[in-house]
Amino acid sequence: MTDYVAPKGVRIADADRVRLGAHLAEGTTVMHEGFVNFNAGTLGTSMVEGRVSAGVVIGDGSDIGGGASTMGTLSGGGNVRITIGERCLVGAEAGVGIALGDECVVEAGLYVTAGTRVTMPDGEVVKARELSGASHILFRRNSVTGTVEARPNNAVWGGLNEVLHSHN
Ligand SMILES: CC(C)(COP(=O)(O)OP(=O)(O)OC[C@H]1O[C@@H](n2cnc3c(N)ncnc32)[C@H](O)[C@@H]1OP(=O)(O)O)[C@@H](O)C(=O)NCCC(=O)NCCSC(=O)CCC(=O)O
Repeated sequence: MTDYVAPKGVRIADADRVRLGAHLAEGTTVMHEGFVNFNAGTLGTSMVEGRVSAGVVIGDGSDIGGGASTMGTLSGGGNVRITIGERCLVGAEAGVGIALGDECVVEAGLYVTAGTRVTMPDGEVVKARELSGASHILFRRNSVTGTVEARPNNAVWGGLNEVLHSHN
C-alpha cells in the first residue's frame, strides 16, 4: 500500500506488510511482525504486532499482540467476519475466530475459535460463537484444568503504550 499512499499519523515498521486496500487510521503502529490485508484495518489508535486478516476491523485503542491471528474468510472455510472492539488485547500468539466487543482480553497463546467450548463463571458451557461481540470478557485457558474460560474482565490491561505511540 505504501507504494501508493502514506497514511497520515501512522508508523509501519516494514512497509511490505501492509497490502494495497488496507485502511490504517491515524495513530496506528504496525510493527515488523504485524500484517494488514486488503479490506481490513484499524479505526483508531492501535498496535498491530499480529495479523489483521482480510475483512477484519480493529477498534480504537486495541492491541493485536506479537504473532496473534485474526481468523480470515479468504480460505479455509472461515465464514465469520471478525471485528475487534475498542481497548481490547489479543495476546501474543493468541487467535480469535469470533468478534470481540470492547475491553476484552485473550490470553497469550489461546486460540478462541467459534466452536471452542467455553466455561462461563457460573459453570455453564457455551460455544464461543455465542459470546461473539460481547464486551468485558477475559478468555483464558485454565493452566491447571486445560478448560477454556470466560471471566469478567474487570482489570484494565494497561492500555496502549503511550511512549510507543508518541511518534505517530
Ligand atoms: C491472561 C492474562 C491477561 C492474565 O494476566 P493478569 O495480569 O490479568 O493476571 P495475573 O496476575 O497473571 O493472574 C491473576 C491470577 O490468575 C491466575 N492465572 C493467570 N492465568 C491463569 C491461567 N491461564 N490459568 C489459571 N490461572 C491463571 C494467576 O496465577 C493469578 O492467581 P492469584 O491471583 O491466585 O495469584 C495474561 O496472562 C496474558 O496472557 N496477557 C497477554 C499479554 C500479551 O500477550 N501482550 C501482547 C504482547 S506482544 C509482545 O510483547 C510481542 C512479543 C512477541 O512478539 O512474541
